[in-house]
This record gives sequence, structure tokens and C-alpha cells, in this order.
Amino acid sequence: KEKVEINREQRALMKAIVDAYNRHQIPQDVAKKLLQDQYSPEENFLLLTEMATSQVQVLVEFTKNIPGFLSLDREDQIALLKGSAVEAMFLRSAQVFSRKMPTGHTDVLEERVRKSGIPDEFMTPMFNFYKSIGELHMVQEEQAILTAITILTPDRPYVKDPQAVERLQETMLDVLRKLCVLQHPQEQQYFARLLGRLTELRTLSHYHSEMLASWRMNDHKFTPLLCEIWDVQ
Ligand SMILES: O=C(c1ccccc1)c1ccc(-c2nc3ccccc3n2[C@H](C(=O)NC2CCCCC2)C2CCCCC2)cc1
Repeated sequence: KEKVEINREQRALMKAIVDAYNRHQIPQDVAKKLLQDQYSPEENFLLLTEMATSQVQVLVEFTKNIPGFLSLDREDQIALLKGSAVEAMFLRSAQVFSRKMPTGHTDVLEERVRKSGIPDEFMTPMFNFYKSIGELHMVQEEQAILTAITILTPDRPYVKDPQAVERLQETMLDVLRKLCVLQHPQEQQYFARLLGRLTELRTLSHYHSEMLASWRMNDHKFTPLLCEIWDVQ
């Protein structure tokens, strides 16, 4: 059995990413809001666009703190952010949903999300994803590094130098692999299961563009930032 250890450089990298991940939290807690009150579909859509808009701003700040990201080609930096924003939103939503809450709160939260006005055909894949993330019981280091790995996906549209992105992503993947072995020694395949969630996440974000199309017919307003990121309007 190989002795797995995180070297000093990897520990520094992990600290930088976790600090950035914790520093750039969503300003107000959407779960608390949803647990407090039942909203109309219009109010929920507004809440969603507000949360998603502030999450994109938070994502940009977090991404700037990923070591090496700012040395990538600037247009590639934009392409990576644009290509990962929806996935990062669902990953963060899954983490919000899977957070330890007092008994019964998760059921109420699930009910509120199910009744929020989002078309039904989208609910099953979305909650399957949320529950599969919850079952992993990720520690915050794993959540932060998994988000960084999602952002540093080399095969996003319009990336000119995928090799440079791949080098950064591989550094993160190596740290995550070691972390998984150290945090979940009993589960041999934990790291593989974690990466499998990223495949599920990409599928979910494909639904998302179709979701937007259906929403567009109902002529909902998006913020300028979301128009940019979500390719709408
Ligand atoms: O399908 C979605 C979508 C989004 C945009 C276009 C098309 C589809 C789409 C996207 C997120 C969620 C979603 N799943 C959640 C799980 C738990 C708690 C809240 C959740 N939300 C939404 C939310 O605010 N998410 C935040 C979380 C922090 C990071 C930014 C996002 C609310 C918004 C109020 C109404 C009910 C859901 C649910 C659905």
C-alpha cells in the first residue's frame, strides 16, 4: 500500500483554494429564505436570478484565487468561467441542499424547490444529482477543490490553449486524489465516485439550456450578467 502524503506545496495550494472558497460565500442564505416562506413562481424566479447573479460574481472572485488561473490567456479565463458557471451553480445548490439541517428542514426545502415553478421534467435529474452529492459527505476541502476542477475543464468551448488548462487541472486532481485517500481510507473508489459526479453535473447543465429555452417563452427577465453567462435574450 503506497504511503499517500500531501506535500507542502500541495498543502499551500489547498489552503489557498479553501480560503477563497469560504471567503466567497453566497451573501444571504437562500435555504433560510426558502424555509421561512412559500413564494409565488414569479418571486421564486426573481430569487433564483438574484442568487445566480451573485453566485457568478462569487465564482469570479473564487476563480481568481485558483493558483495559476490568472496566468492563463485572458480570453481562455473568460471561456472557462462561461463554460463552468451553470455547473458551479448546480454544484453549489447541491452543497446547500446537502448541508446538515435540523430534522425535517431538508424535506421542507425539497418541497419548496419542487414547487418553485421549475418544470417537473427537470426535477428528477436535479434531485438525483443533489442526493448523489449528499451521499458523498464531502469535506469542505473536497468541495472547494472539486469546484476548482470543474472550472479548469480543458474542453470548454472556445478555449485556445487547453493544454495550459489541463496542466492546472491535473495539479488539482492530484491533490484531490490524495485528499480522498486520506479522508475516506475505507472507500477505495471514493475519488472515482467524486469525479463521476462531474459527468452527472455536465448532463444537468445540458438540461439547463433547454430549461432556459422553455422559460424564455414565458418572457422572464434576466440580469445583464446572466444574459452574458447563460446565453439568453
Ligand atoms: O433549474 C435551475 C435553473 C436555473 C436557471 C435556469 C434554468 C434552470 C435551478 C437552479 C438552482 C436551483 C436550486 N436548487 C436548490 C437547492 C437548495 C437550495 C436552493 C436551490 N436552488 C435555487 C437557488 O437559489 N440556488 C442557488 C444556491 C446557491 C448558489 C446559487 C444558486 C432556488 C431559487 C429559488 C427557487 C427554488 C430554487 C433549482 C433550479
